[in-house]
Amino acid sequence: MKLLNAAQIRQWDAFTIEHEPIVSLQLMERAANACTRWLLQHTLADVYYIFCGKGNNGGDGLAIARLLYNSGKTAKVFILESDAKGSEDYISNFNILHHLSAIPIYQLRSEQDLPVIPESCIIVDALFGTGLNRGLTGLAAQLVQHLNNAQAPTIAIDIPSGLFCDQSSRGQSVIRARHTLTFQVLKMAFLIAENEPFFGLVHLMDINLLPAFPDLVSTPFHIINQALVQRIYRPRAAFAHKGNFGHALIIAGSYGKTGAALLSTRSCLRSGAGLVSVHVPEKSVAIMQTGAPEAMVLPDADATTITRMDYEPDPFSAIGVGPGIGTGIKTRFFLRELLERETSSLVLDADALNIIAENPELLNLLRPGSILTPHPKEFTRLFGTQEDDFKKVEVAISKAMEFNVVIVLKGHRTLVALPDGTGFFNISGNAGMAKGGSGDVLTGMLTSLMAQGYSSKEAAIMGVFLHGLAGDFAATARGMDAMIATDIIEHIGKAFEQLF
Ligand SMILES: NC(=O)C1=CN([C@@H]2O[C@H](COP(=O)(O)OP(=O)(O)OC[C@H]3O[C@@H](n4cnc5c(N)ncnc54)[C@H](O)[C@@H]3O)[C@@H](O)[C@H]2O)[C@@H](O)CC1
Ligand SMILES: [K+]
Repeated sequence: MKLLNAAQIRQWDAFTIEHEPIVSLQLMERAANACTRWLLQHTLADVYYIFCGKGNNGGDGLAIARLLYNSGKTAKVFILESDAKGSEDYISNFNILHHLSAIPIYQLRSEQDLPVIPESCIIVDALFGTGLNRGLTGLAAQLVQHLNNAQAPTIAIDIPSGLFCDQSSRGQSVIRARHTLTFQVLKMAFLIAENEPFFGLVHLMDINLLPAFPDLVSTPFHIINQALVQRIYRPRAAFAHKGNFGHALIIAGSYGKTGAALLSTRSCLRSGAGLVSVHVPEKSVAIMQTGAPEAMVLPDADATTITRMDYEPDPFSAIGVGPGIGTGIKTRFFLRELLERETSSLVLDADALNIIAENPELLNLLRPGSILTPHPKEFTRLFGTQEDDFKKVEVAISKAMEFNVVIVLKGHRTLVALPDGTGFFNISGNAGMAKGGSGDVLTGMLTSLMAQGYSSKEAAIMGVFLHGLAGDFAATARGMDAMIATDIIEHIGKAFEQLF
């Protein structure tokens, strides 16, 4: 699914107005109706303090005030005054409301006008929407501060006021909402980690914008959803044999970190590969054979670390390397040797990335189509510190292009950055997965998918989605606090079932 920017969303509104056709005031009414329904269903308050700007976001707020009043609620409207005349639909809604004398309208012209806000009310933030074109200053910034200091919860309409859709809002005055009721589609701002304090829980309000529009525009950004992954997934043929599903090799573990090898191997086994081998330090062999009897074990010559490849890497259709291997000198030599050989598709994670970060010339040895799976700290070690998280997305994509690899930047909204300059955000998964071992599970899954012949792009998109979905099932079964990486593995099967 395409992730549209603010300008494209505005064009989509205009496209719908022209082709449905519908007058824009009616579209605003549709949007206000959807928000009012949500507010009535999900908030128990009787009193709503509605703060409006003079653009269409403010127009939404005025219409919501009227609809809440019509449903028997008390609505008080506060207008952030400015020299602006107000958008056409704002003015229309203002005139309707003006005639309804039962709804008080207060004009905010200076700090003295900022109202005392009762704890028991709901604040509706309709100051600025996707039309924000500069940071908030003066009275607007003071009002945002005032609302953020109030005890009452804030529900933002479309986007928290002061938050930019498509660029960083670092250092700006931004509403901190408990919930955001956003129209039709997710905005990029909701997928970026640094914005987490602002939007709370995001709820999509369907306002029936015409579905034909997104096909007409191009965008580098996409959202990974079930439909996309279903198109990638290839069901197993009934007459298939294990040779049809590749041979995956996991290279992982060191003394005290055999668990990482076990988690990657088990998740690899659970994700469809025909054969799975695992290269571990010699002392880990018994643990692996007991914990993952379906896998074949290749013992290292060294007792406690990965040091040597006493086998040909060629027969493996994909190799996942890194979980728990440490960054010792012998392991570093091993990794260089692996990268220098004509090896098949590689998934590089954890300490493999840390070794590359310490020896950046190794980046030039990466074969096209390899997958790198850094978490934010590993990403920083590899590619330096970025001034904000939007920049991080940009750098991930430019590095994917430069080195012709897929970069999976892990996080709550994992980004799959592709060498063709596009970026795919994953929206499955939950905070229960923020635990040691989750990344090892992903490495195993990606290696398994690559071994089965999925391209690195397909494997990355499908893998992060299934990983998150398995995590969501694990959270339902065990709870976010209690779930562990093994629970994710246990639910990989159920995640695959959603693709049939
Ligand atoms: N176009 C449509 O048909 C629809 C629009 N909708 C609403 O319209 C919103 C977008 O409306 P607009 O494009 O009018 O924009 P906004 O309502 O976000 O406000 C933009 C206005 O504020 C001014 N402004 C921007 N940044 C400012 C700043 N930092 N300080 C002071 N003034 C600033 C702009 O010059 C402009 O006058 C959406 O977020 C959504 O809430 C919805 O009603 C759905 C339908
Ligand atoms: K808003």
